[in-house]
Amino acid sequence: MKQLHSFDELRQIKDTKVYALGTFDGIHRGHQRVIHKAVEEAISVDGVSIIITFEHHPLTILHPERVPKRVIQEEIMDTVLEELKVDYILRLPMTEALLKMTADEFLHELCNDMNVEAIVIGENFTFGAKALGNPEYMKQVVADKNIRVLVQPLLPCDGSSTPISSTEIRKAIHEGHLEDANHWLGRPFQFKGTVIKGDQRGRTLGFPTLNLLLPNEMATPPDGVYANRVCIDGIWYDGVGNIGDNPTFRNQYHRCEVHVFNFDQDIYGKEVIVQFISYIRGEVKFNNLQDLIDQMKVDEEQALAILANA
Ligand SMILES: Cc1cc2nc3c(=O)[nH]c(=O)nc-3n(C[C@H](O)[C@H](O)[C@H](O)COP(=O)(O)O)c2cc1C
Ligand SMILES: Nc1ncnc2c1ncn2[C@@H]1O[C@H](COP(=O)(O)OP(=O)(O)OP(=O)(O)O)[C@@H](O)[C@H]1O
Repeated sequence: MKQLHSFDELRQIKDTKVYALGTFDGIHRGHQRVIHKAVEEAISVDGVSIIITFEHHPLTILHPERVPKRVIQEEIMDTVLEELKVDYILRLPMTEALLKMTADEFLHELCNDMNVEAIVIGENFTFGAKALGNPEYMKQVVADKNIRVLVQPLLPCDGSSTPISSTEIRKAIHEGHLEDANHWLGRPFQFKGTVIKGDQRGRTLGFPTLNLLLPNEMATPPDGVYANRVCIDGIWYDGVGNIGDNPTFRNQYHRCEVHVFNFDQDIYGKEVIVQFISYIRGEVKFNNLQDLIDQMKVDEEQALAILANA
C-alpha cells in the first residue's frame, strides 16, 4: 500500500479510482465492510482503491486536550489495510484550511479531474465544515460526474441496535471488556512498543517479564492482569501480563509487562506487539513476595486456560 499526503499527489494517479472515506480509527468490522466494498469495486473496474483519511484528529487543532485516544496505532493500521489489499492511503494533513473546507469544496478537490468511479461510505458518514455534508448530499453533488456513491448499512454490535464504532470500542477497552472490543475490532486489541529494562526483579520471583511503556496516544485497558499474546521477531507467544505501577514495590512507574511462556531471551530494545485477550483481575498491593508469587501462579494457570480456548 502506498502513502499519499495531498490532493496533488492524488491527482498524479491516473488509474480509475474508488475511494473509501472516513477516520477509520480501529479498522473495526464496520470499517472493514466499507473498505472491502471499495477494494472489490476497484478490482471490478480494473482500478485502484484509495482510503481518504486525516493525518490527525480534527480536535488536534480545535481542542488538543480533547483528542480521543486511538484504538489502533498508525503502523498497525497500515498492516491491516495491506491485508485488506488496499492500494493507497491518503492521509490529509489536518490544518485550519482543511477544517474550514465546505462539503462542496472537499468533493471538488476529491472528484474534479480525478477519474473517480465510486465513493464508498457508511450511512452515518458526514464531511466538510461543521460536518454538514452527508451521503444524500454527496450523491446530489457527484450525480452529474458519473460517480457512484455506495452507501453501506451500519454493522451493529451483536444483540444491539448500536453501530460498531471506535467510540464504543474505546469505551470497552477503558472498562476492561476486551472480549467485546476484540469482537468488534475483528482482531485482538494490541499495541507495538520497545522493550525497556525493568528492575530485573521478575526473574528472582520466577516470573521474568518484558516491560513496555504504554503508548501515550493509545486507549489503554485498566490496571490489572491479562491473558496476552506477544509477537517477538515475527513469532507469536502466549503470556500473562500486568498493566500498572506494581504497588507491592516502592518507586515504580506505570508500564505494561508480560511474562512470556516458554521464552527466555534478552530482547531489550526490540519492538514487540502485545495483544490483550482477556482481563483476569485487578492489580493488588501484596504484603509479602510469597503472596505475589502464589497469585502469579494462579494468574498463569488462568491465562493458559483462556488462551487455550481463544
Ligand atoms: C501475571 C502478573 C501479575 C502481577 N500482579 C501484580 C500485582 O497484583 N501487584 C503488583 O504489585 N505487581 C504485580 N505484578 C508485577 C510484578 O510485581 C513485577 O512483574 C515484578 O516486580 C518484576 O518487576 P520487573 O519487571 O521490574 O523486574 C504482576 C506481574 C505479572 C507478570
Ligand atoms: N458500524 C459501521 N458499519 C459500517 N460502516 C461504518 C460503521 N461505522 C463507521 N462506518 C463508516 O466507515 C467509515 C469510517 O468511519 P469513521 O471512522 O469516520 O467513524 P466511526 O467508526 O463511526 O467512528 P467514531 O466512533 O469516532 O464516530 C465512514 O464512511 C463511516 O460511515
